[in-house]
Amino acid sequence: MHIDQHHAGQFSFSREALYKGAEPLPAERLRAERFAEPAWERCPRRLHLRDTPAPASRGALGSVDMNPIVVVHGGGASSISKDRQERVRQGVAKAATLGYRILQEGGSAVDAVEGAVTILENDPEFNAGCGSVLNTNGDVEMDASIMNGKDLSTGAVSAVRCVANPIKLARLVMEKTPHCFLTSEGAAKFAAEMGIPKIAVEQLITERSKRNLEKEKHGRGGAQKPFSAQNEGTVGAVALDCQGNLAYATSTGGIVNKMVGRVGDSPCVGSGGYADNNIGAISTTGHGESILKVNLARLTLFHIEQGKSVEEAADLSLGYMKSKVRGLGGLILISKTGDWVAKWTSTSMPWAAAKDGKLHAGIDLGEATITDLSLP
Ligand SMILES: NC(=O)C[C@H](N)C(=O)O
Repeated sequence: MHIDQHHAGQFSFSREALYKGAEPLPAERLRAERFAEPAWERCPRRLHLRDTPAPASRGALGSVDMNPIVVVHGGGASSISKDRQERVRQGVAKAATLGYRILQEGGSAVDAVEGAVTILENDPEFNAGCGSVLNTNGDVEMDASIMNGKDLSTGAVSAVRCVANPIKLARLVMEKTPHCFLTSEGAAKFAAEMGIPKIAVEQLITERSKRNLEKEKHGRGGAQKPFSAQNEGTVGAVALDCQGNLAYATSTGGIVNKMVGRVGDSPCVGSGGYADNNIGAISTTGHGESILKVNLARLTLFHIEQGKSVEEAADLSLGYMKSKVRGLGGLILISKTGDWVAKWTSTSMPWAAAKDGKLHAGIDLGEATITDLSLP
C-alpha cells in the first residue's frame, strides 16, 4: 500500500495568521519566501545550480561551503527476514538519495531530513506512517520529532492517528506555533487547521502489522519483551547542509502491543534525536523506555562535546544504555565537521549515507556497500 500525500504546506498559515485568525498563506508564497535568496547564497560553490560565482564577500563567512551529507536509518531490529531485506535496503537508499538531492538543489538540512523521513513514512516496510506497528487495541498511534540545529527550534507530535506524515506535522509545530510539542487531539486539531488531509487509520495499517500484533499478543504468552522482533522499523534522518546547518528527524509507530497513550523516545528531543550546529545531529532508535532513561541523543552529543570521535561517542552512549538499563538500540550521527557514523547494539539496523556522490549502505554488522549515487 502506498499513500500519496499532498505536501502539508499546500495550505499553510503564517504564525501571525494562526493566532489572529487571518487568511491562510498559499504554500507557493511560503515556499517563495523560503527560497527567496539566490541559489548561490543557499549553496555556495555548488556551481551546477547556477553558473554565477558568489561574490567574494560570501566566501568570508566561516560556516558556508560544507560538503552536504545525509544519513538515514530504518530502525534498530532483532533481525530482518530474508524476503524483506531487499525492500528495506531499497527504502533506505531511496530516502538518503532524495535527502541528498534536496541538499544539492540548495535545500536546507531541515528540508532534507523531512524529505527523507517522508519517503520512509510512505514505505510500508517501515514502522512509521503507513506500516506503523499497532497498539494493544489494534490501533495506530504515531510519534515524530524534528529539530533545526541552527537555532535549536524543534517540533514534535505524539499519539497522532489519522495523518499520513507525522514528520510534516512536527515541522509545522516547529515553524507555525510558539510550542515544541503537541499531542493526540490537540495535534489532530492543529493538523486540520494546517489543511493536512485526514486519512482513515486503515490506510496506515498493513497485514504485516496485524500479524505482528497477533504474534506479540499470543505467540509470546502476552508478555512485552524489552525489544522483540516486531519492534523494528522506526525511521530517522540527519543532515548537514552546505551552509553548515544540521538537522534531525525521527518518526515511529512505537512498539507493538503498547498501551494506549504510550509515548516513546522518538518525539522527545534529547532522547529520539538532537541537532545543534555547534556539535552535531543525531537520530536514535531502539527500546524507547531505555532511550528515554539515558537521554541517548543528548548523551551522545555530550561525548562529542568532550572531544570524542563520532565512533567513540556512539560506542560510549550505546554501551552505557546497555550496561545501565539493559537497553538495545542504534543511532545515526553527523558531527559539525562532517564526520558521520551509523552504530547499533540491536542485531541489525538498516542505514544509508549519501556524501561526495557516493551512497554507503548496510543492514547487518560489518556490512557496508559503496555505490555511485544515481542522481538525475
Ligand atoms: N523501533 C523503535 O525504535 C521504537 C521506538 N524507539 C519506540 O520505542 O517508540
